[in-house]
Formats: sequence, C-alpha cells, structure tokens
Amino acid sequence: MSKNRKLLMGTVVEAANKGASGSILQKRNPTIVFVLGGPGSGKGTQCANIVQHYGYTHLSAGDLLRAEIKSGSENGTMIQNMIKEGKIVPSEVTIKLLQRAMEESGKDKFLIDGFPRNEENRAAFEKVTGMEPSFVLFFDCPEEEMERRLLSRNQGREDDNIETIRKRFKVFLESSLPVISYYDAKGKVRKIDAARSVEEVFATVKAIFEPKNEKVLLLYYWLLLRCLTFWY
Ligand SMILES: Nc1ncnc2c1ncn2[C@@H]1O[C@H](COP(=O)(O)OP(=O)(O)O)[C@@H](O)[C@H]1O
Ligand SMILES: Nc1ccn([C@@H]2O[C@H](COP(=O)(O)OP(=O)(O)O)[C@@H](O)[C@H]2O)c(=O)n1
Ligand SMILES: [Mg+2]
Repeated sequence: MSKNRKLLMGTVVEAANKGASGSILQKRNPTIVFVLGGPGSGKGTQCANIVQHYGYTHLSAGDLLRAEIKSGSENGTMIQNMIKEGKIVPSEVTIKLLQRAMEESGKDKFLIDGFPRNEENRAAFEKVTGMEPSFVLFFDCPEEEMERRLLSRNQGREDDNIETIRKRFKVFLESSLPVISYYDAKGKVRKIDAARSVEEVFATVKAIFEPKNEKVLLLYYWLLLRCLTFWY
C-alpha cells in the first residue's frame, strides 16, 4: 500500500471511529456545489459572482493549500513542491482543510472550487464526509484560451509559468476529466462554455442557479389561464 493510500485509509478509519468527524456538517446537511474546469477556465472569477448573487460560501482548494503553505504548517514544503510541479496534493491534506473551513464558517451552502481534482479526491471526500454534491459546474474552455489567461493572471503564483501550466493541463486531462465524466454519468454536470466574456459566462451560470424562478413563472401563468377560463 502506498504512503498516500495509508494516510487516506487512516483518515477514513479515524473519521469512522469518531462517529465521522464530518458529523457536525452532516447534521447541518449542507448544499455542496463542486466547481470544476481546467486551470484558468474562470472558476474563481465566477465563484466570486455566485457568492454575491446567491449567498454561497466560496472555498477554493488551491487557496486553502496556499494559505497552509503561508501558515508555516509541517505540510507546507510538501504542498509547495506539489503545486510547483502541478501535481495533486494527497486527499487527506486537502479534505482536512476543506472540512475545517466548512465547519468554521457556520454556513450551509458551499461552492467547492478546484476539488475533486482526481478520483482519489472524489472517493475520499464522499467517504470521509458522507456528503455528495447537489451538482457540478464544469467550466469548459480550450487550452489556448486558458493558457492566455493564466499567463496574464498576475497574482504572483509560482505555478502560472508556461512549464507548470503544461503539466497542469496534462493532469487536468488525465486525472480531473474522469471525475467530471463520473458525475456526468450521474446527471449532475452542468457544462458551461467558459470561452466567452465573464458577463456572458455568468448569464449561463445564473440560469443554472435560478431554474426555480422559471418554474414559479410557469405556475403563475398556468393559474392565470385557469382563472381566465373559469371566469369566461
Ligand atoms: N471569461 C473570462 N474572459 C477573460 N478572462 C477571464 C475570464 N474569466 C476569468 N478571466 C481571467 O482569467 C484568469 C484566470 O481566472 P480564474 O478565475 O483565476 O480561473 P481559475 O480559478 O479557473 O484558474 C484571471 O486573470 C481572470 O481575471
Ligand atoms: N484539489 C486540489 C486543488 C488544487 N491542488 C493544487 O493546487 C494547485 C492550484 O490549484 P487552483 O485550484 O488554485 O488552480 P486554478 O485551477 O484555480 O488555476 C493545483 O495545480 C494543485 O497543485 C491540489 O493539489 N488539489
Ligand atoms: Mg482558481
């Protein structure tokens, strides 16, 4: 058994022994939306818009990992090296950060951005927390466009250089796309053409978050029609 696998199993057993460390969260029965897409597809940008309009709490796995490096944690160097290489950090590290952030927020509607990035992330999250996403937003964008955006992101990120970007694209194709296919087979993926302006992309996102409004409007018209046919 690999070291990562052992760590992961340890977390699962630990969680089960404690009666699942995610139990406080489970009691709150939170709504979870996974936000996926290649590097530079616009996940963070659109999450910020969703937070403003729909009151979700945004948790970016990448931001949590970068904060962990800055905090001087014992895992800091390992995380920094993985990010520089565009590799995916072992699930137990990322899941602990996500769980802690969800619990500390006291909120119950989460956008989980950049997670799960591989099958290990996905399976471990479901096992450890016992939670599944309501749906998955998938920002679909061609590599050339994502590359352009990443090279002009200017956030001083160590992984926004052409060498690491190429590695991240490979990891996305080989490890992250299968996760999207997994949720697609369950009918949970909402695929969005992300190669348009921020405003155009958000218009599509809005339609996904507001389908109830359309249903209410249809019900309203139906009731109006019934009243009219009754009166005349
Ligand atoms: N629809 C868009 N069109 C052009 N640039 C965008 C668009 N969405 C995001 N960007 C820019 O591209 C870069 C990457 O966006 P970001 O939201 O950080 O993507 P991700 O979180 O998927 O890596 C940022 O500089 C952002 O301002
Ligand atoms: N679930 C995750 C998310 C990010 N990461 C690491 O963090 C890096 C940056 O992730 P990010 O989500 O901030 O990157 P973007 O897709 O937003 O550009 C990834 O390339 C991985 O090295 C990870 O290991 N596991
Ligand atoms: Mg991001």
